[in-house]
Amino acid sequence: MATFYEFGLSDSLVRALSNMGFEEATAIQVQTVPVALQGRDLIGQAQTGTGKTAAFGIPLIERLDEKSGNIQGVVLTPTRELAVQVAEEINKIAQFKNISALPIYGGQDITRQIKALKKRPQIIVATPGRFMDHMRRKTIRLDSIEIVVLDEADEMLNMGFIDDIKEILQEVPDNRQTLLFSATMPRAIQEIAQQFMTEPTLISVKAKEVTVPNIEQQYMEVAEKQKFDVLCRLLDIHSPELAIIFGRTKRRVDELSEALTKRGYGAEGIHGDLNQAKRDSVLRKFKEGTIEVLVATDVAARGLDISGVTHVFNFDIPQDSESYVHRIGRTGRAGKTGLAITFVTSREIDHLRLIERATNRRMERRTVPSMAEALEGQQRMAVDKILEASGLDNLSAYKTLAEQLLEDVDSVTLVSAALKLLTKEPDMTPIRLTEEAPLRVGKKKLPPKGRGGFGSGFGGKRPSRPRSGESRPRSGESRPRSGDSRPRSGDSRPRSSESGSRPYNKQR
Ligand SMILES: Nc1ncnc2c1ncn2[C@@H]1O[C@H](COP(=O)(O)OP(=O)(O)OP(=O)(O)O)[C@@H](O)[C@H]1O
Ligand SMILES: [Mg+2]
Repeated sequence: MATFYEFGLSDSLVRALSNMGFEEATAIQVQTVPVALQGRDLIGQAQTGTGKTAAFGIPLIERLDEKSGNIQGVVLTPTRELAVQVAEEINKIAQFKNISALPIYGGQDITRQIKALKKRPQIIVATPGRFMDHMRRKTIRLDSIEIVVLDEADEMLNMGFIDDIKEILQEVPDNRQTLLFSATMPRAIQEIAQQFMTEPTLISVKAKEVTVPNIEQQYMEVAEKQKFDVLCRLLDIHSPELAIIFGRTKRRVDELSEALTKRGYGAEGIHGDLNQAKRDSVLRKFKEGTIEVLVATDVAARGLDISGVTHVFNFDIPQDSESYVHRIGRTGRAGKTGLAITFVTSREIDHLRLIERATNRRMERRTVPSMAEALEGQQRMAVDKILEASGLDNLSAYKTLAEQLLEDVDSVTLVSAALKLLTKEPDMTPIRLTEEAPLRVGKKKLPPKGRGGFGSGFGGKRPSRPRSGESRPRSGESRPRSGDSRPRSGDSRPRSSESGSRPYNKQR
C-alpha cells in the first residue's frame, strides 16, 4: 500500500490526511488519485466504504486554486445527507488550505444558501435539483468550474435526475475535468460517460465480489407476520452498537420505528417525506448514539458513512442488487467488520438468488433464533454489566447493604434477582405493522453468471423516474439545446494503462 507522500501531494494535504488518521491510501485511491491529478476524466468503481470520497476529494483540493474565490469544483450527490457528509470530508482534507466546500441542497432556505455563497467557497457539493435552482438564479457562476464530480452517479439516474445532470454538464465549461464514482455501475452510466466525459479511464478495483469481504452476509427465511418478532430477537441477541434497519416503504419505516420504540428499543426512522430538520436530527442522534437503531428507506443506503454501524438488517429484501450492495455497505467500512442479515419470505427466495448471483457472493442461511436465545443474549449482557461493575473500586458505599441483604437472602437468589432486573426480557407488547406484498422476480432477465460489478446488476434498470418522494427531481424543465456532443480540446491526452484500469472508449 502506498503512503500519501508518493502521490507528490503538497505538504498541507499530506498533513491533513495524517490528521484524519489516513496512513495509507486505499486501493481505489492508489489507482485514481494519480490519474485525477493529471486532469484526466475517470470513472472509479470500488466497493462500499473503501474511500471513494477522498479519491476525488484529494485531487479536488490539490488541483484547485486557493487564491481564487471563484467556484472551481462541483460535486453532485443524490441525497442531502450525502452532500453534507461529502462537504465535511472535503473540508477536512482542505483543513490547511484556504479552500472550502459548501453543501447546497433542497429543503434548506435558499436565501441562507445565497448568503453562504457570498463567502466564496471554491467547491459546491449539491443535490442536482437545488444546484439547478442556483444555476437559473445565477447565484452560482459556472464559468470558472474546472472539476465536476458525480458521486453515486447511478443513483442520481435512478432517482430521475438525468435531465438535471445533463443540463448541468452542458452548462459547465467544456474543458473541465469530469470524475464519476460509485460502488455499482449499471449500464446507464455509459451514456453519461459517452456524452459528457472525455476519454475517461475506467478504474475498477479488481475484486471478485462487489461487496467487501469483511461484511458477513446472512439471510433468514421468515414469514411476513413473524418478521418483527424475529427482528426483536436478533436485536436482543446481538445488542448492536448501531444498527440500520431497511424497510421497503416510508409507511413501513414509520410503523417499524414506532413498533421498536414501543418494545423499548431506541429507534427512529428516516425517509424522504420527513422535513430536513427532522432528517438532520434523527441522523445526529444516531451518530451520537442517542438512538441505536436507525430505520430507513433506501434514502440512507447511499454513501452514508457512520462509524460504529455494526449491523444492517434488510427487514424487507431490497428491490435489486445495487440497492443490496449499498444497504449492507453501511457497515464494514474502512476495514471494520460488520454483519448484514436479510429477511426473505418463502416467495422471495428467487429474488434473493438473483441478488446473490449479481454480487457473486452467497449469503449464509441461518435459522430463525428462538425466544430462549434472545433471552440468553440479554442475560449475557446483564452478566457483562455486573462483572464490569464488580471491577469498579467505588463499591464501598454498597457493601454494607450487600452484607445485610445476604443475612436474609441466599447469594444465588440475590444475584439472580439482580440479573433479572438488569436483563431486558423479550417484550411482546402488541404492535401494528401493515403487511407488505412479497417482491417477485417477474420477467427480469437473469444477470450474467460470474463476476459481478460493472453492468452486472439486474436492477438499476428501474425506469428513470423519481422514486416517490425520496427527493425532488424535476423533469421536463430542461431547455432544448443544440448539439449534445461537445468537441473538447485535449482529447488526445496520453494515457497509460495502469494496472486495473482500462480505457473506456468513447464513441461519438
Ligand atoms: N486512506 C484511508 N485510510 C483510512 N481511512 C480512510 C481512508 N480513506 C477513506 N477512509 C475512511 O473510510 C471511510 C469510508 O470512506 P468513504 O465514505 O469515502 O467510502 P466510499 O467508498 O465512498 O463508500 P460508499 O460506496 O458507501 O459511498 C470514511 O470514514 C473515510 O474517512
Ligand atoms: Mg461514497
